[in-house]
Amino acid sequence: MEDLKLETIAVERPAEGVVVATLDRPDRYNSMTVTMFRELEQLAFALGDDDEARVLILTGAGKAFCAGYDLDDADELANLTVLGMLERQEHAARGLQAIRSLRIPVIAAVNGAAAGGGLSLALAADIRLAARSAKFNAAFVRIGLSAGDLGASWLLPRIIGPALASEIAYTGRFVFADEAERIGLANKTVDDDALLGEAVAMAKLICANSPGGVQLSKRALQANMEITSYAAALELENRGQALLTRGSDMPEALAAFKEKRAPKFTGS
Ligand SMILES: CCCCCCCCCCCCC[C@H](O)CC(=O)SCCNC(=O)CCNC(=O)[C@H](O)C(C)(C)COP(=O)(O)OP(=O)(O)OC[C@H]1O[C@@H](n2cnc3c(N)ncnc32)[C@H](O)[C@@H]1OP(=O)(O)O
Repeated sequence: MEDLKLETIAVERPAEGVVVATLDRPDRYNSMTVTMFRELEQLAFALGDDDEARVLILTGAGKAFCAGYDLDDADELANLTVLGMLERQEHAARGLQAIRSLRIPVIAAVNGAAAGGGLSLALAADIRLAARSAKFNAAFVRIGLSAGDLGASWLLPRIIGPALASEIAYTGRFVFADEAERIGLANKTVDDDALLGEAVAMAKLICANSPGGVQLSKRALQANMEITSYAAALELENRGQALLTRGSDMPEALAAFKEKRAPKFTGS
């Protein structure tokens, strides 16, 4: 990760196993550009190769989390053919998919406005913590686009239910932090100045557990949102558990329990 040089995302490691990626275009409310989409993929590839990375925290610099597509770039889209536009959408979607499919848990520390593609990015995280000043907005319909954008139409109804997802997608209204917590769009709402600390504290709790156990739990929870049958879900779970019992972390956890000490997990 050390040689990862990104233009639109700042990467820090505040604690063992914890990586914080901060969208770093505060003057444009961290709005998304072709470069940012590419760098989300680069970040994901680097994390995939880094066994020391156990949790990713995604947040924004300045007042916003992410304001979605950079509307100042919209003019250049007019010159694209339909296939050229499709390529741009697919390129952007690959960036979001790279983050969502990370084997390690992703916590979105939503520090302000998460609008349009910024909402899609927050939804791609496994956990969302919201600052009191956070506001979520499916801005799409206000600028002539659909909420079928960067995974939002698949994730939103699965997170908050189809009726609320429909209301938020069709009205384009804001969901402020308190409502976000009440409807499950945010796991928890905290004071703005406590947000990153809360995210790092949760990340440390996760890092104290077996990395294999956490990562296969994520794989099962995400896969089972797509698997339609209980039997298929059990099959996937059984394979994960069988795999983990062959590793060294489970015997280490059992020994630590008997010896009344903290386990030392290696992820092997
Ligand atoms: C027309 C777009 C077509 C895109 C087609 C597809 C492109 C192909 C590839 C990309 C695929 C990704 C597609 C993406 O997911 C689609 C979207 O994201 S669509 C939604 C785009 N975003 C928005 O519509 C949100 C617009 N912004 C707002 O609603 C508000 O600014 C806010 C984010 C809710 C914050 O509100 P406030 O707190 O009141 O702040 P201000 O409004 O005063 O803004 C402050 C400051 O930030 C600048 N800014 C805000 N949003 C953007 C933005 N999206 N792009 C660029 N700049 C933005 C704003 O201009 C202010 O700057 P200042 O005027 O102070 O210099």
